[in-house]
Amino acid sequence: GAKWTYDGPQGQDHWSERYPYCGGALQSPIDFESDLLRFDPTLRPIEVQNYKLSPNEQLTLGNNGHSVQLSLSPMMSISSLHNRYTAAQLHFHWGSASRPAGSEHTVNNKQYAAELHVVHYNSDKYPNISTAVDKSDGLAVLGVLVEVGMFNPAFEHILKFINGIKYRDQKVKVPGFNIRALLPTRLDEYYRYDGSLTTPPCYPSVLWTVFRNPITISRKQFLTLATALYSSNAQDSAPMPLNNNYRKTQPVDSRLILVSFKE
Ligand SMILES: NS(=O)(=O)c1c(F)c(F)c(S(=O)(=O)CCO)c(N[C@H]2CCc3ccccc32)c1F
Ligand SMILES: [Zn+2]
Repeated sequence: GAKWTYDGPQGQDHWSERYPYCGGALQSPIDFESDLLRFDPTLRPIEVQNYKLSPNEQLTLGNNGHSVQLSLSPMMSISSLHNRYTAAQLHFHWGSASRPAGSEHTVNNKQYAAELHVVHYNSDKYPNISTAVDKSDGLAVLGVLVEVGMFNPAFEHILKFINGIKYRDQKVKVPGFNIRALLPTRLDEYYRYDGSLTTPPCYPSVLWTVFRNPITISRKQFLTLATALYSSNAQDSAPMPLNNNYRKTQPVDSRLILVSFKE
């Protein structure tokens, strides 16, 4: 993608100079501060379809210079929202080896080690994600907070290939696996609000669902994610480590943060 970074002269404090929406309303991520939460009894459990991919499916795992992203099957979707949202890709945000705090959303200002985003687009209304990405009802992203703890076997389906995509624009084909295993057990407890892409162009086009319960990965798995990748390409003389790829929390303003759980 275009030249923007998380720190330095092209860093997040300068995004709005080139990408006006980044300085606009409805920005993500945000802090889920207890006093701002409102229980909404109409929020139904999230239902996903076809997340259990066959190992015969080939997915593309890539380093796009901002994150590690995995292309997803167009058979995958969220079926419990007003429109059907079809999966496009998943990617991660993380901290660094010395500071395992890199989630984008925070809970009462607690930042988790990392965060997984599964990006979907409104396939009832738009033919593909590129046409949906700048529409107010265009995207739905599932967010999963990640903390360091028990080893996570599902995460290995991605981590075991990570040394093949160390540098920007490198891609490898990986076998499909059960993407549902990357989500927490309970899909009925989540935060819900209207927000944006957390990277430029920061379009306010995302219906955010962030699950209440984190998943865990082991310290070794976290260190692999936090130390394996570079945002620079292979031939660059000065390799730039890819870490701390999270946007700071943004003003909530007058937005409602809904929760599907009572306490
Ligand atoms: N945190 S987030 O969920 O807001 C989010 C990202 F953080 C992120 F890095 C990306 S990206 O495509 O890897 C790089 C910049 O778009 C996307 N990519 C999305 C947005 C634009 C687009 C177009 C085609 C496929 C995926 C995406 C994204 F939605
Ligand atoms: Zn993201």
